[in-house]
Amino acid sequence: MSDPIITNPKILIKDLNFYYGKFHALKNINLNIPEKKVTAFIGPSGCGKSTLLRTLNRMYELYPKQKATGEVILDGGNILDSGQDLNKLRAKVGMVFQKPTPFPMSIYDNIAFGVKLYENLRRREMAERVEWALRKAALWDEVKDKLKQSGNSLSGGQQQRLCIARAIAVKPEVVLLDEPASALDPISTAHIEELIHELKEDYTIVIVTHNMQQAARVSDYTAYMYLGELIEFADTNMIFTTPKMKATEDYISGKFG
Ligand SMILES: Nc1ncnc2c1ncn2[C@@H]1O[C@H](COP(=O)(O)OP(=O)(O)OP(=O)(O)O)[C@@H](O)[C@H]1O
Repeated sequence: MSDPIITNPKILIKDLNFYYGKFHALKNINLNIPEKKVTAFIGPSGCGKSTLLRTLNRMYELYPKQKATGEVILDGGNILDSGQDLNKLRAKVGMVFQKPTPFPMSIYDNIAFGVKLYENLRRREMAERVEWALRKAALWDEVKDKLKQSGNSLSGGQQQRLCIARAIAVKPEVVLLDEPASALDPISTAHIEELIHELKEDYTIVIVTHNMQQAARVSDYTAYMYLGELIEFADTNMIFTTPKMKATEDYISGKFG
């Protein structure tokens, strides 16, 4: 595995193994995620991309019989430690899923709901936070006159931007995106990609994508995975032009996968 020199890692993954019951889904993963960059996880279906992403905010805890060993160090602490405060962790490491999942409430409340879990803001401060998050997610102009309408009344692409706004409203440091554009049309996809580009000024972003062109367009670093192993991790340009591993080359050239 080639390993680019990451001088400013935000997350250090050391000897990470993950099990679904007896199934060994991640095998000895070592990887440093750079701060305020976009890192993409690519690889064929079932290789462990989403599993790896979900270890970064312990989303797997929602399912029984799942176990991670090793270390995932964020700001000096191992997030896999049993004493970890999961609410705090998820405020720091936000997540957006493949399918837009607005809460069944107004656009405004979709954003305010998460913020209220962590902060006690006055009404005006909350209104400012909601506007800030919607502007960051490039959605404000489209929804500013209908904040009381249901989040479900928006188009799929708008709903996904609402979910991104909801994730960033709590001011996380890391944003995990699990195939955020795969359910969207090309124009909405382009919007999300532009947004990812802007968000990396402030956030560390990790994205799982099936779409290699998308990985090439949006990411700075790319990790290629296969059967639970990290095969190669490098600068995105290198992965797509001069991969070191034959397996990576076969995958990105479409010979396999
Ligand atoms: N809840 C689960 N219980 C048991 N096995 C699981 C579970 N979720 C995933 N797996 C298995 O773990 C492996 C990795 O799955 P994962 O979803 O991380 O892959 P992926 O690379 O994200 O795939 P895809 O691109 O198809 O979403 C697969 O073999 C999958 O079948």
